[in-house]
Amino acid sequence: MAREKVLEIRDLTISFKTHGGKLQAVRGIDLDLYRGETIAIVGESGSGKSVTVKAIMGILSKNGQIEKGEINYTYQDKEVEVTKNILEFSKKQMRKTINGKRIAMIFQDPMTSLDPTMSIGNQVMEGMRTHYKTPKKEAYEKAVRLLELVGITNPEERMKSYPHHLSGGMRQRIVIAIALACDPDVLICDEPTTALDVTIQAKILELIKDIQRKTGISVIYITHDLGVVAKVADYVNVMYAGRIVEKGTTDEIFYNPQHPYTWGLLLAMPDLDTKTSKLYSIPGNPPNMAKEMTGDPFYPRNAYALHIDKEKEPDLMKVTDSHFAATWLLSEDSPAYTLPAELVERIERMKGKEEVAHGITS
Ligand SMILES: Nc1ncnc2c1ncn2[C@@H]1O[C@H](COP(=O)(O)OP(=O)(O)OP(=O)(O)O)[C@@H](O)[C@H]1O
Repeated sequence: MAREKVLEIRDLTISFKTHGGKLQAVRGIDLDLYRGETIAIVGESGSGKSVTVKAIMGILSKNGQIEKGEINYTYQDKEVEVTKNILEFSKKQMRKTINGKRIAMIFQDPMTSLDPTMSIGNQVMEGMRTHYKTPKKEAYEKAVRLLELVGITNPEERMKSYPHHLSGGMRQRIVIAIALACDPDVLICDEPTTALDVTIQAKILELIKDIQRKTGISVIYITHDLGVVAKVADYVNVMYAGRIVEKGTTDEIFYNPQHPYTWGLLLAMPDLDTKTSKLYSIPGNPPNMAKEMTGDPFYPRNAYALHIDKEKEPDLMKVTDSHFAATWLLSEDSPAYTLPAELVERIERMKGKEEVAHGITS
């Protein structure tokens, strides 16, 4: 079956006005999301993941400015398929047609997205009532079905409960039900499980996958945790200093990573079989994005840096039709190099255990 593109981001470039001058948060990124598929955006804190998805939702803070780029979204408008650059939409248009309705988002901490003074039922029904003027009875019935879908037992009873009656995992399920209430095409999950304990985390990820199988929704995960990525994503985008430095299928990123930054992220992933008890962390810190940069921003932290890295930032270079990495190591003049031995071992172990989930498209 042909894949249908839902979102196409081109050359997205975002800066912020700050007291220290202009901060270049996102520097010309391209992203594609297809119907029913899951992409992950992964990178350390400050790499530009949240700013990117906030631009998609139209909720950038006031000092933020989209300098360039397009976010082309394909959706059904009165039963006609249209593709629109939603960056041209007004705030009002975004609220009315996109945000929370066709593109919904769930955040890290369910408590911040739930209203403590409002019953669960009213919170799940709210979007349907405001966006679609759904009659009360219909909204109620759909809310009960949604609570069932997200695995809440006794949904009719739960409709009357308040957030503080529920555990963290249950609250996150409610947040997911609220996000799904208007039948969105795209669900953006911002570190949806970081605030939860490990067993609940796995259940929530499984729940989102299950909903995806039932509804055909497309999902964007943003996370710093490659463990989450392995479980859920079809495609991975690795971000560093506001750019995508490597992108590929989940198998390509885990089994054949090309960028030294991706190597670092893989090595820093907790793994029960790692011999040393000390967890690896990438040396140094991400650059200050308010400062002018020359060369590759990863250069000072890169044990594999070449002379050219100091002067010139590499573009994404092709590895396969679906796999690209922005590293001079892929250029014709690159000297021979070998991957860190520990990484080679780890990749072999992952292959042996098939730790990487095979996404719904494979
Ligand atoms: N409102 C703002 N004003 C100024 N700078 C901002 C603002 N919001 C984000 N930034 C900056 O933009 C850059 C990218 O931030 P962003 O929040 O997207 O990173 P992130 O990868 O999502 O990190 P985290 O995982 O911590 O959320 C950072 O340097 C951050 O300080």
